[in-house]
Amino acid sequence: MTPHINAPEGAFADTVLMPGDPLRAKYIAENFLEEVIPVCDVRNMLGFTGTYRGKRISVMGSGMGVPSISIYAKELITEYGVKNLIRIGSCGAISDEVQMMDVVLAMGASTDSGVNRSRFPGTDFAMIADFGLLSAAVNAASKLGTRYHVGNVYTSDLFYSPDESRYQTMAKYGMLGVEMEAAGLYGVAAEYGANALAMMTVTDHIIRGEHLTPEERQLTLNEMIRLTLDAVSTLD
Ligand SMILES: O=P(O)(O)O[C@H]1O[C@H](CO)[C@@H](O)[C@H]1O
Ligand SMILES: O=c1cc[nH]c(=O)[nH]1
Repeated sequence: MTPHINAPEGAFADTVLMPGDPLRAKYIAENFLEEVIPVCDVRNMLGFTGTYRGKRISVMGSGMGVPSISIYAKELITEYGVKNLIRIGSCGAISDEVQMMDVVLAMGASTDSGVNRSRFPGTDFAMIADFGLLSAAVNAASKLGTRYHVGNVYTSDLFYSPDESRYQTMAKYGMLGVEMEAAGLYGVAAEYGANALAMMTVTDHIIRGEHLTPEERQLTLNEMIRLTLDAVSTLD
């Protein structure tokens, strides 16, 4: 047990999917996994372990923002021996090439979060995905015919940015979208020796001012969940 996770030793599988919303974790467990066991409910940050195509897999909410996901990811790795952490979230697109409902695979994550500077004073550490998880996700997306993009994302501490002009600069530098956890997850995985990947479905287009309807959100979320589970089922 940890201050934030009330699960016994061995309760989590080697791979944990981490949506921001704990209710999304419950939705995934109830609709996509078999033999499900609830494993965590501290602060209602729900976690479950089940199986997909016979493979043991866990899902647990990360909460919103770098500090929240950093706590859960660190404890999952160091206290429960989790090896692969896969964020499945939503993002706002900034690239003109990215369309609503596309999936963005974060090969790298730039950030304004202070966690980088806390770890590496005076140095900009490149936050990157694990190549094995990334290529498994790309293969699964190709097989399913999902529209996807691989590249750099921006992890912001602020959902409501006081300076929207920065999105134009990010787009110029080829950033695909903005979200709030990927760089935090990659930093923790690098520090504690685990593999991480963040993938986000595009629910908003920040530059174009577009937003998904609730039905479209559900549809695209289901597609990303299936993609992720298919990818995980191919891992050793
Ligand atoms: O849909 P999730 O995974 O929560 O991700 C995005 O949505 C939240 C903001 O609404 C932030 O957590 C952001 O990263
Ligand atoms: O962080 C986020 C997530 C979804 N949509 C946004 O615009 N920003």
